[in-house]
Amino acid sequence: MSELSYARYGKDNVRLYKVHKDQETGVQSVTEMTVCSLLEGDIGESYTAADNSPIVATDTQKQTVYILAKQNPVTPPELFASILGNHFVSTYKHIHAAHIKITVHRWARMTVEGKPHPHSFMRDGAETRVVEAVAREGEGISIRSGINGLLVLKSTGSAFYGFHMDEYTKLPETWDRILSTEVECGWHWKKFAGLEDVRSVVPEFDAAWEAARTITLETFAKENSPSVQNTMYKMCDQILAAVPLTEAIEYSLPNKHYFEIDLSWHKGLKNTGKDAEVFAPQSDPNGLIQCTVTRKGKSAKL
Ligand SMILES: O=c1[nH]c(=O)c2[nH]c(=O)[nH]c2[nH]1
Repeated sequence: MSELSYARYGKDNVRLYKVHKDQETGVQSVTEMTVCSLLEGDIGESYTAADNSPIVATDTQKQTVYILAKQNPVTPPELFASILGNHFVSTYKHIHAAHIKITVHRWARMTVEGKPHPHSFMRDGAETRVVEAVAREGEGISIRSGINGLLVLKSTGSAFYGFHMDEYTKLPETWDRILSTEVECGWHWKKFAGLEDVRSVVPEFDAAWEAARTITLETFAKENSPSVQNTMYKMCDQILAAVPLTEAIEYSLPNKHYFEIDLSWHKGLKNTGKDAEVFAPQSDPNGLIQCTVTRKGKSAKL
């Protein structure tokens, strides 16, 4: 009558902190991350026939995260996610795929009395670095890296005009507006043949993250933006050029609106157009603009 058509299970929200203590200098470095591990394979009977024998317990998956974090580097997160995924598919014959998601939280080294402090850090923003790796038996490792939660705003240098107009259009054209968004950016790497293939390009992962972050911030700041759509496309184009091992770049950008407030009712106060200084930030609704950009000739069409 019924049949199991999809099954995947594991541990989510495994929080992990690792410290590296440089014995010579006394300088310590820290990494804090949240891991999600989900396994697929010949596990159907555990759902349909109450046979728990194929279940690698979610607690076992959590312990594995801790043990492999002790035995291996946890940075870059692309490598650690691949180590975890590879472990699950190579250790258990009946597990054929492992989906590992890692969210890295920021701990920026404090500057104290003008010098980098050896063991004190601060959370300098809600921005996270994210990695999703899928290790599939016999098929290698796919990795998507990204940046989430990077909140940015520019107070000018953004316009939006020339858009389609009809009897439903109320929005006026503007040549000078506030632009604010919370960046969600991702980049898909070429498929890796296996863990050794991932290891062979380890320096590329931090370099790609640096490049994507710098391109995002500098394009946002420097460009006179004609629209969110065009600005994000230019970001994608530059990341593809800067990181040759990527195959696709994607952005998801909310357009966080700031509305002018007409205060002319109060003694003729001028606060619109070129006189606008006090605005009302809107929590909702927001625009939401998304795209994926691939190398020419290799695209999944819109
Ligand atoms: O950059 C923008 N893109 C849009 O699609 C859009 N729509 C809208 O109302 N404002 C904006 N701004």
